[in-house]
Amino acid sequence: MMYNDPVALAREKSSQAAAFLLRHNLAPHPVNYTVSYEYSSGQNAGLCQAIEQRVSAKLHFDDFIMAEFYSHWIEKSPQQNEQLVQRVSGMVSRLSGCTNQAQEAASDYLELLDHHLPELSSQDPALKLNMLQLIEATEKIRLSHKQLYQQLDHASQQSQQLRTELKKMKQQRLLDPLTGLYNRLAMQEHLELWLSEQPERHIAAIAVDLDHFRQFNRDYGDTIGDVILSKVARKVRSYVQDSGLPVRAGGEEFLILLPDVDLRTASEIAEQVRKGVEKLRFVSSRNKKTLPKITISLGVSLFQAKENWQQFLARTNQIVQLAKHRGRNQVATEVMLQTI
Ligand SMILES: Nc1nc2c(ncn2[C@@H]2O[C@H](COP(=O)(O)OP(=O)(O)OP(=O)(O)O)[C@@H](O)[C@H]2O)c(=O)[nH]1
Repeated sequence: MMYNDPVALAREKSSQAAAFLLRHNLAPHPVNYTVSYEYSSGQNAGLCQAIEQRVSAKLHFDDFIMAEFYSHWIEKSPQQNEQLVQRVSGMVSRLSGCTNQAQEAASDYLELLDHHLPELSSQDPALKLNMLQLIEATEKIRLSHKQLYQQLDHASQQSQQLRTELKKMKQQRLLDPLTGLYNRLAMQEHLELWLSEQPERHIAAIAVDLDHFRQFNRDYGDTIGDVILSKVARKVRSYVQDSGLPVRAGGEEFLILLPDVDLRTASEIAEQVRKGVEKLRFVSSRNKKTLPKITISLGVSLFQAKENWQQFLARTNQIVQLAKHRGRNQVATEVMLQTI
């Protein structure tokens, strides 16, 4: 992503990007804006194709899909960044090694000169002068080696810092900023990893969807809605710990992926999550009034070898809808879907 557009062209693309955001009811924040500007530029073939496919399939655009487009088609991949940092640090340490050697060689040489100078100077005063000049020149070389070494040391510290920042960026890239849960990209990566390690592996998914959240937002506002979302997310995560992956799969939808867990165990965990959220009590920090109880509907399914992860998630969402139709605040499983 590198733009050197003249002002007139940049203005045109910018208004196209803004029109795209308006058409799809997207907030003009940096990620959405960058994706639509890049799309308007028409140079990122993969991104353009992905967006056009979505438009022609009449699929909805939201912040999540825009963030996915951004990380897939625009952001430099962390692997690429990592390779770059590794190459730079390798080069810095190789150069440091060479500089060390050169500095040692210059010192040895100076010592040798110091050692033999008395013998040589006693025989020939002209030679002594030449030798002194030689020593002076060698001292200068030694000093410049020392400076170079200091600079390389500094560069090596910087590349270490860069590596730490990259590690942090890599982690953030996989997290949802509001709730701290994993995002869809992390979910995709984990699923692919688990299945590549062991294609027959049991993977259970529990989809979680807040009930009547639109009404809650209407009554109490989006800011309080955000706080509630992150509290519910924290509760959901507390039932997963290290054994699974808690994900924010959409606006008010969470997903728990559990490797090596069967349907029955996953359903029991889902029921515990449901009860845990139901017991949460919320108090408005503004007027100290108790806010209404929040409930969730959950859908539990097992990954099937014949489906891809999108189909798996779509099926899991269908099961959540079943829980909604049955009256909300309950757990539905894939077995119930088969008996309809
Ligand atoms: N505050 C807040 N609200 C969000 C966020 N993401 C999605 N929402 C809201 O969640 C609501 C979801 O509404 P619906 O899909 O109609 O579902 P619902 O009202 O919960 O109804 P049921 O799912 O049928 O029980 C919408 O009003 C969204 O605006 C968010 O990040 N913060």
